[in-house]
Amino acid sequence: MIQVNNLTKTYQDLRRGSFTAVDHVSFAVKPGEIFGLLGPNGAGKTTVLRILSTVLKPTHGTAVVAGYDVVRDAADVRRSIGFVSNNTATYDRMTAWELVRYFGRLHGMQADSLDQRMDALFGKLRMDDFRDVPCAKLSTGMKQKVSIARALIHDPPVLVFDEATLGLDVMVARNLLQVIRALRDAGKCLIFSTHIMSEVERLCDRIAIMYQGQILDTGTLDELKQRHGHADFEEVFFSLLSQHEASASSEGNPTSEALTLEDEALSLESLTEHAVPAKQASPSAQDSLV
Ligand SMILES: Nc1ncnc2c1ncn2[C@@H]1O[C@H](COP(=O)(O)OP(=O)(O)OP(=O)(O)O)[C@@H](O)[C@H]1O
Repeated sequence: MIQVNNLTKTYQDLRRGSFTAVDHVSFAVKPGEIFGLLGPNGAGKTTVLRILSTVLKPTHGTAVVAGYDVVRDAADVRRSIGFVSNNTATYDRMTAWELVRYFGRLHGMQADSLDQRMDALFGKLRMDDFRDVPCAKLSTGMKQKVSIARALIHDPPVLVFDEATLGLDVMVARNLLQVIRALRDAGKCLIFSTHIMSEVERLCDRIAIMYQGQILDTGTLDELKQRHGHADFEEVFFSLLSQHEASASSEGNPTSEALTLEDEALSLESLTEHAVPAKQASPSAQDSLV
C-alpha cells in the first residue's frame, strides 16, 4: 500500500547550504498495519510524510501510495491519503460540521452520501456534542477530532499521523490512539510518526528508527529488541543512535548538523516523556470507522 525506495530530500538552506534531511530512506507499509516512524526532533520524519502526501517533491528516490506515484500521480495520491498533524488548521468561523462537510465537498462527495458518512463519523468520534460549535470555540482536543474527521471524510485507504498527540491531554491522546487502532482493524494502512517511545511501543506493528535523515533499523518491537540484545526498547533506541554516531565519526564524517548525542540530549529527553496510558481499547473504539 505504501512503498518507499531510496527516498532522499535535500534542502537548500542559507545557514547550512545544501542539507540532506532525508537520506536514502526505504520502507513499505501494508494494509491493516500501523507503521511507526520514531525519531528525535529534526530526524526527517515530517519531510518523509510531506513527500508521501505530495506537499514536497523528493530530490531522489520514489514513493508509491495506494498504487500511485507521489510525483507522477499526485492528485490520485491526495485522494488516497488522509493527513493528521498536531497543527492542522481549522477555520474559526466554521462549525465543526461545516468544516468537515466543506472538505467532503472538496473531495467531490455527493451531498446525501456525504451527510450519511458525516453522521456516522461524528458518532464514532463522539463529536455530536460540538458539531454546531464554531471552531474558534473548540478545545485543542475537539479541534484535533475535527482534523481527524476531516482526514477520514473521503474514506482514504492510507492515513498519516504526524506527531498527532502533541499538545493533547492524556485522555484525548489515549482516545486518539484507540481511534488509530480501530482504523488499523478496519484494514487501513497507517503511518504514525512520533518522538515519544511509549506511543510506538504500545501502538505500532512495526517500527522504523530514524535519526539524522536515515532509518537506522526497522522491525517489530520484539525483532528490534532481539536483534540488538536489549529487553528494554529505550536501550535499543539509544544503542542504535550511538552506533550511528560512532560509525559516522570513524569515517571522518561528522553527523550532518555536527550535533552529537550529547548536544541533542535535551531533545532526546523528550522521547521518554509524555507517557501515554497503558494499552487498552474500548469496545466502541474497536468498532470499524468505515
Ligand atoms: N524547508 C526547509 N528548509 C531547510 N531545512 C529544512 C526545511 N524543512 C525541514 N528542514 C530541516 O530538515 C531536517 C528534518 O526536519 P523534519 O521536520 O523533517 O524532522 P522531524 O523528524 O519531523 O522533526 P520534528 O519532530 O522536529 O518536526 C531538520 O534539520 C530541519 O531543520
